[in-house]
Amino acid sequence: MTANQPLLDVQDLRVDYDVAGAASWRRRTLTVVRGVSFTIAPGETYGLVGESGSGKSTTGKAILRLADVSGGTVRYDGQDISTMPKETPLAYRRQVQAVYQDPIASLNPRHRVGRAITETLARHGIGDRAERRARALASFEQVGLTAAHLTRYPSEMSGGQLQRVAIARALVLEPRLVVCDEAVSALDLSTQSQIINLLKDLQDASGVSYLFITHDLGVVRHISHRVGVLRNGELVEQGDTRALFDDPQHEYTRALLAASPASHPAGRTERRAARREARDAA
Ligand SMILES: Nc1ncnc2c1ncn2[C@@H]1O[C@H](COP(=O)(O)OP(=O)(O)OP(=O)(O)O)[C@@H](O)[C@H]1O
Repeated sequence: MTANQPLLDVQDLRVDYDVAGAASWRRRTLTVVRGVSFTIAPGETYGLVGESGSGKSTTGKAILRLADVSGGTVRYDGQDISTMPKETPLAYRRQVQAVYQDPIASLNPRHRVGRAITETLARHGIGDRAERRARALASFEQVGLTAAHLTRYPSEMSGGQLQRVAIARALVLEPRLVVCDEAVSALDLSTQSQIINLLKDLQDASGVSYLFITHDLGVVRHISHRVGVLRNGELVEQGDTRALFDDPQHEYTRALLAASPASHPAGRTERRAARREARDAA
């Protein structure tokens, strides 16, 4: 990678889904992301915001190679992810990890949570049993958990603790990019800020980059260096977080900001009116 090369370079991304038409035998193509371009530098957090259905998760999925890139390019470390050689995906998966909203969905309820970490390491052929156990413990300590948590079952942990397990599992592979898709959305406010601070500390320590997908402008404001605003699959505005929040250029961004409790001191009635305005602007 050259000095100024972004870690991730998304250019003119389009993602189409093939969906059933009105008559069930007829398929039609639905374009849910179009013309999306942004970059993420090493050690940077890029926040992707927008209302439900705007295409945030689909953009994340395309980057994770979980949705096909229908048009444009996604380059990771200079390499087009659509034309990677066959053996690359496992290496790519190791470097580009994901943390989702619901950690319990990806944990086996019958397995102790430490096993989720050792199995991830085994899948990537890392270490022997003893080393995997040592790494699992180190990763738990990194996210503020202890050795005692390794032997707990998912049902014995709180939402915040489970999200720490998910973060430990993503980071134990020492990825360079983590796609965080609504990673703090299910947590109460104080746990949210603990997890956000944890993610920031981990970034300071390791230089990992984040694509932080959320509908919550308050969250994105706290964690992102830069922000992009998606509406109906298109990026309507992007820029440095402070500039975007202080001086939004696009009417839709202004309406979104006005509708957000975190950036709007007004009461519930005014916020509801602002949300209506945002919907109308869409
Ligand atoms: N597998 C799929 N097949 C067909 N359409 C899909 C599929 N996944 C998502 N969509 C549609 O694509 C659009 C964008 O969805 P996406 O999940 O990316 O939005 P989002 O901004 O992440 O919303 P949310 O916050 O509600 O998850 C929506 O209209 C959705 O219904």
